[in-house]
Parts: sequence; C-alpha cells; structure tokens
Amino acid sequence: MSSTDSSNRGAAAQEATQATDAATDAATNSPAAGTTTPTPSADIVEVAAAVILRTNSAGAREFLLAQRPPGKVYAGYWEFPGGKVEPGETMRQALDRELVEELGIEVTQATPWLTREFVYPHATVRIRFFRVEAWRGGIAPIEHSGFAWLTPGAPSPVEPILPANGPILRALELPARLLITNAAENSVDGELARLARALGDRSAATASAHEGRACLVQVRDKELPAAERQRLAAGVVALARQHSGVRVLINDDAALARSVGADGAHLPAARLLAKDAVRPDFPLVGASCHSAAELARAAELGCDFAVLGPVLPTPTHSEAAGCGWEAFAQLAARSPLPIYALGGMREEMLATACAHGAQGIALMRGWG
Ligand SMILES: Nc1nc2c([nH]c(=O)n2[C@@H]2O[C@H](COP(=O)(O)OP(=O)(O)OP(=O)(O)O)[C@@H](O)[C@H]2O)c(=O)[nH]1
Repeated sequence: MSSTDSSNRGAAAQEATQATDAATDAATNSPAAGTTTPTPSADIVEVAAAVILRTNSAGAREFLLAQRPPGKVYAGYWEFPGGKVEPGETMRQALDRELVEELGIEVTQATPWLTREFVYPHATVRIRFFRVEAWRGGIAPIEHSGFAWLTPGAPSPVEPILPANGPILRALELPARLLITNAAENSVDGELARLARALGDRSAATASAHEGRACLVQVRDKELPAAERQRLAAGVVALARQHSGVRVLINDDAALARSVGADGAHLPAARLLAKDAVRPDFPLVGASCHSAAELARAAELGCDFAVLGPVLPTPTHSEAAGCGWEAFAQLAARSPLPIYALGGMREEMLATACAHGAQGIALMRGWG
C-alpha cells in the first residue's frame, strides 16, 4: 500500500478490533506490556523466544544462538533462547523467566517482533519472537551446550539450526527503514538528489555504522510516464550500488525491476489478492497490506516483508484517521512477516514503531 492509496482505509483498525488473541504483548515495554496471556489451545504449544542483539567492537550487529542440550527434543540444534509459556503467564513474563533460567540475565528492554507457527512431529508450536537489546548480567551457559554470536546475512558458523527459524534469520537481514520515492511531488531529478543526500548522510552515520547505512528503497511513482519511471528506477539502483546495505525494490513492475537490476519487487495489495498471484522471482519481495487478510496472503505467497498502514494520518489524506499504534500492534502480533509501519511516519517514530512490533518504518515524505 502507499500513503496515497485510499482504498481499504480503516480495514486495519476494524480487523484489529475484532482480533481477540492478538493484543498479546503489544507494547512490550509500556506499563501494560505483555499483560495478556495467550489464548489457550490444546493443539498449539506457545513459546517465547529471544533474538538477543548486540553491537560488537567493530560496530557490527550480532545476534545470539544457543545450542540445545542433550536430553531435549532436537538436542544439538541451535535456537534462540526461550521456551514454553507456562499457564497464566504472558509472553513477556515467559521470556523474562526463560532468560533468567537459561542464561542468567534479566531482560531490561525487549520489543515484540514476529510470530511463527511451525508443525514439528512432536508438536505444533507458535513462537513469539522478541528482539532483546538490553539486559542485566552476563550471559551464562546454564542450560545450553554452547553459544554463538552471528552476523545477520553472513553464513552461519553453526548448524543445524531449528527448522522453524529459517525465516527469522532472513528477517534479521532487513533494515529498520524503508524509503519510498515521491517523484510525483519532487520530480525525478529532485528525488535522485534527495536520495543521494540521504544515502550520503547515512554513510556518515558512523556511530552505528551498519544500522546507519542500511535501508530499503522502494521505487513507487506508478503514475510517471514509462521512460521517466525507468530513469528514476535506474538512477535509484545506481545510487544504491554506491552504498553497502542499500537494496532497491520496484513497485508493481517485475520487468522494470529486472531491466534495471533491482534487488526485488514490491506487490501492491490488489496484485497480492489476485487469484493467480505468485511470489515474483526475486531475492527480495515486499507487499502492501491494510488488513489481517492481506497480511496473511503476503505470508502465504512467501513475501519477505509487508508494509502496513496507514498508521497515522498522512498529509495527503489528513481527513482519514490511520489505524493507530494499538491496532497496528494487534495485526503485527499475528503475522509471521516483518512489518514496516507506513503513514505519517517520521524518523523519530522508529522506537515507537518497534515497541509495537514493527520491523521498522516506511517513509515517503519523512526521509532525506
Ligand atoms: N526456545 C526456542 N524454541 C524453539 C525455537 N524454534 C523452534 O522451533 N522452537 C521450538 O519451540 C519449542 C520450545 O520448547 P523447549 O523445549 O525449548 O521449551 P522449554 O525450554 O520450556 O523446555 P522444557 O519443555 O524442557 O521445559 C520446541 O518445540 C522447539 O523445537 C527457538 O528458536 N527457540
């Protein structure tokens, strides 16, 4: 979706209101955080798992995997620390307890992230993944056989990894920001200049070098004449190639994406819902969503991420309310996909978005 699409506005809010089980852990660090217990199900084992993140001495991001000890199902496999939710516990309480028991640490900052269901021979599990960025105490091998710190996107030095975790490792490669072009307002040349400035500024953001540079860029501007859109797309790809960690997706035009050598394709909601829809053959595929049904469809097609909104009113649609953060959190809590919040986003809203389960923020006017 885009902040200029008006169809389906309000659907996200409506569906979120109908959701009964999804308020689980919406704003995990707020006072009300994680106050909802999962809806009990005889068939599904609820699990809370921690993607523990740190920045190493070279400024690169790393995450922790731990090896399951002998005697457990899938012994020897590598996993994110965590475990089953006990009766009456919220997801967040389970996470906190497991990390004390398994690693000897007290979580001081965690944000809800993805929810993944997986059918094992021994059980069907629903795993709520949290990103854990701060804790008290040193990580100790109380229950695991070993630990490894991995770099997102780099080949794993350990194996085997629990089979449910493949998509989680891929999601860890996604950055926090998705920039969307707006040549309709800024002109093609203006937009290329804005991107050059933004990427230059990101390169200068050495404090957290990796995070600072990385972003996705979606070439939208569907109304541009074909030749102009081609020029915009080619220019965006050329700029992206000058910066590591910048990947480009083209909205709704796989042929153009191929011709300019883009990294991926982005599916508008209408394309997503078409009966004959398939995942375009690109390493990276995103989808625009406004509702739980569209999010489910994006996951079913194997998209790598979704963009969900509008969350807040946008300048072009100030008359229409966005779905708001709580509805966003409820929808995100049920999705296996990383989700970027769209609609009225500004850089300073990133932390709020992540606290409500977002992968990050999608910006059209709010970048550069
Ligand atoms: N902790 C954890 N469990 C995962 C991950 N991925 C995944 O599929 N699971 C599955 O989720 C379930 C978690 O159960 P567990 O055995 O670790 O639970 P637990 O720590 O409470 O152990 P216990 O039952 O021995 O007390 C297992 O079926 C496991 O295979 C992961 O990354 N971390």
